[in-house]
Amino acid sequence: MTNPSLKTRLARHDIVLAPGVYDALSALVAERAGFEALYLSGASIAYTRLGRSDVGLTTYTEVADTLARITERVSLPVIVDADTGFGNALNTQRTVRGFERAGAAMVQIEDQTFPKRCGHLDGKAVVPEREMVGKLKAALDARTSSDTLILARTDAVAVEGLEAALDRAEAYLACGVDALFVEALRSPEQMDAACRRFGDRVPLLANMVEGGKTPIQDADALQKHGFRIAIFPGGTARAVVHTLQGYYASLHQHRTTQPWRSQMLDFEELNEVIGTPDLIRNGQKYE
Ligand SMILES: C[C@](O)(C(=O)O)[C@H](CC(=O)O)C(=O)O
Repeated sequence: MTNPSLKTRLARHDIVLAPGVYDALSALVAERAGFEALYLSGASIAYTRLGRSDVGLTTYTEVADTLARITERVSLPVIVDADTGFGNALNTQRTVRGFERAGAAMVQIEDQTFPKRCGHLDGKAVVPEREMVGKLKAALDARTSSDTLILARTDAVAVEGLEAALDRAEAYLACGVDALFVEALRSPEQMDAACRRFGDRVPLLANMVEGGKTPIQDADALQKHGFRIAIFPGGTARAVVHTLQGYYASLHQHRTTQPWRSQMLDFEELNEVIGTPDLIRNGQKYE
């Protein structure tokens, strides 16, 4: 089965729901659940690979490597979190080129200062609008195909207020970016204001962080506001940690996995998920 490019898919106005992924296995499981696109979450790479918070510790190389492993294994379009571009306009160009080579369908660049922090943490700062416009122009010039979409994110709501953030988004749109992300909108009214201003002109992304600043709504409700992309980026890691807490506590207590068996896959079932039978058959062709 071939998937439409994200660009083609976004031309339809019904919302694209993209779960957070952070490695090839989570991407594979998400693909099998039936999603149309995936969101490679910088926060989730920090959580899972570093056991750390989303405060700008992850590097370009770590994200590019993770992306390449994901796109080797799944065919869904991947929206990739490039944080601040990992530096200035020239770093952003290297980031866009590298992520494009690694198979990104959309690259997200935000206007925070470096080191950035999760959009739902307090104490953020943003670079001047002019500097971000330069980065976005650099990103657009760096891509080799217009099918590699550039998503501009502003974190200015928390720093400069809603109106200033929407004005920034306007300036970013004027650069020719393909989609907008106004981070950490605080109420349904703010979500409506963003959608009223941009919803008819460009795909607008809604970011659902459980316990974060934006009220959580389901994808249908977000579509009614006027959003065209919904991401649930960190929910995956939070669900995995919850499962691991229960699993490890059970194994520690019972000294065997038996009481947990109904909540886990067995050897065969995991092999089926990761495609072991196909892989073995493929190998046999060359014996
Ligand atoms: C979208 C985001 O940039 C991410 O890294 O996934 C984060 C989400 C999170 O921290 O859960 C964000 O800054 O909103």
